[in-house]
Amino acid sequence: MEFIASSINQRIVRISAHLNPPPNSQMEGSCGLLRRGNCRAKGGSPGFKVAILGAAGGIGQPLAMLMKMNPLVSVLHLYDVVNTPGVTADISHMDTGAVVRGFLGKEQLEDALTGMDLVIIPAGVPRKPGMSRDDLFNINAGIVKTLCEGISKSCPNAIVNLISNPVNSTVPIAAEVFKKAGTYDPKRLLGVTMLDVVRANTFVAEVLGLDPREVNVPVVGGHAGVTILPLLSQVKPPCSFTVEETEYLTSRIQNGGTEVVEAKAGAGSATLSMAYAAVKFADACLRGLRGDAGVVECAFVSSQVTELPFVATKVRLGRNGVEEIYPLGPLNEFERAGLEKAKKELGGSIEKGISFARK
Ligand SMILES: NC(=O)C1=CN([C@@H]2O[C@H](COP(=O)(O)OP(=O)(O)OC[C@H]3O[C@@H](n4cnc5c(N)ncnc54)[C@H](O)[C@@H]3O)[C@@H](O)[C@H]2O)C=CC1
Ligand SMILES: O=C([O-])CC(=O)C(=O)O
Repeated sequence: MEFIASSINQRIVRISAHLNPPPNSQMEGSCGLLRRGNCRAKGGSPGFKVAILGAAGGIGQPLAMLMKMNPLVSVLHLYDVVNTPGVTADISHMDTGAVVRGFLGKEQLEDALTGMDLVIIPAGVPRKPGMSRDDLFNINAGIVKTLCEGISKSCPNAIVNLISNPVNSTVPIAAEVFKKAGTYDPKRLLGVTMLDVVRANTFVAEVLGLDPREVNVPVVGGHAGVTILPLLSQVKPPCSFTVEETEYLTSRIQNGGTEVVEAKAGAGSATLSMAYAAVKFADACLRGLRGDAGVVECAFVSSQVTELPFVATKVRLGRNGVEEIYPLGPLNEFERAGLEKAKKELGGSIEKGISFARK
């Protein structure tokens, strides 16, 4: 009788702990809260520790779900300023290897970050119709700054995947924060431009009548409007496009984000395709960390490929993050003109981020 009563008691404690975590305590999914009761061993598999900052948001939630499914992840920390108890309880019921823990509010940021190998940041406000990504600067710059200060303090060696817009400015902000803290390693800071590649692969495959999984389009420059520069002359498998196709594809890829913002009509920007792209990119970073050879993706990184301090290009990912940065390769006339336009806008956005962080 006693055993049954105490077991029921523990279950009640467990459920109320999920719904109502005591202040300053982290929520733990999988086995964590059961350890005192009827769980024999802590779950989890060998692998990497990953934190998502902004995990309760439109990108954060599907990203958390997909990362929980990634066999390279052993521990998944979900941090946000709202709603992480619910998201953590929900995701933690998935019968995959990663142990999930939730963290709520700034006072739990340090615990969320300690020991992490990879930190993915989709925290911040999204666009509404009529806005540019740069219109998000005033709110998102401060959010990114605070989160990066936390990273400097608690996991200075982690790889950082920065999703929050405007990426062309938030990555320079992050770099300045890390420099100020003395923890900056340009190999470990990557702006996520994978969605541009994902879109480019999809739209090019549509035009060519191919399976998008067989298509690879390098997209360089940055992540906003004309700074997004698809290199259609370097598509794999090798192919050619008419002038009309080139103009249509370039414009659709550059405006892919706006296409979604307008279709969502005020309810936000790309979240599901972004979560997919973020996981594709995070998985590449983790495979690099594991030591896999030949992991090459496009990302917005500190670079000497152009005269600008940051640019998106193909990079090889390895045990230290960005191991090699590839040159842009041969560009045709259309792409050369596009690059000049891209650099003009990109330079201003980078400068804006740097000045904000140095203030
Ligand atoms: N790099 C890229 O290709 C893309 C970037 N984005 C950007 O990603 C960001 C997030 O977009 P959504 O998830 O749709 O927005 P959302 O508003 O649905 O979610 C953002 C989450 O961030 C959280 N947050 C706000 N301040 C925070 C803080 N200080 N610390 C931790 N979390 C905080 C919010 O509580 C919310 O849960 C936006 O800036 C958006 O523009 C969106 C799509 C593609
Ligand atoms: O367009 C936006 O605001 C979100 C974004 O960066 C994208 O979908 O590429």
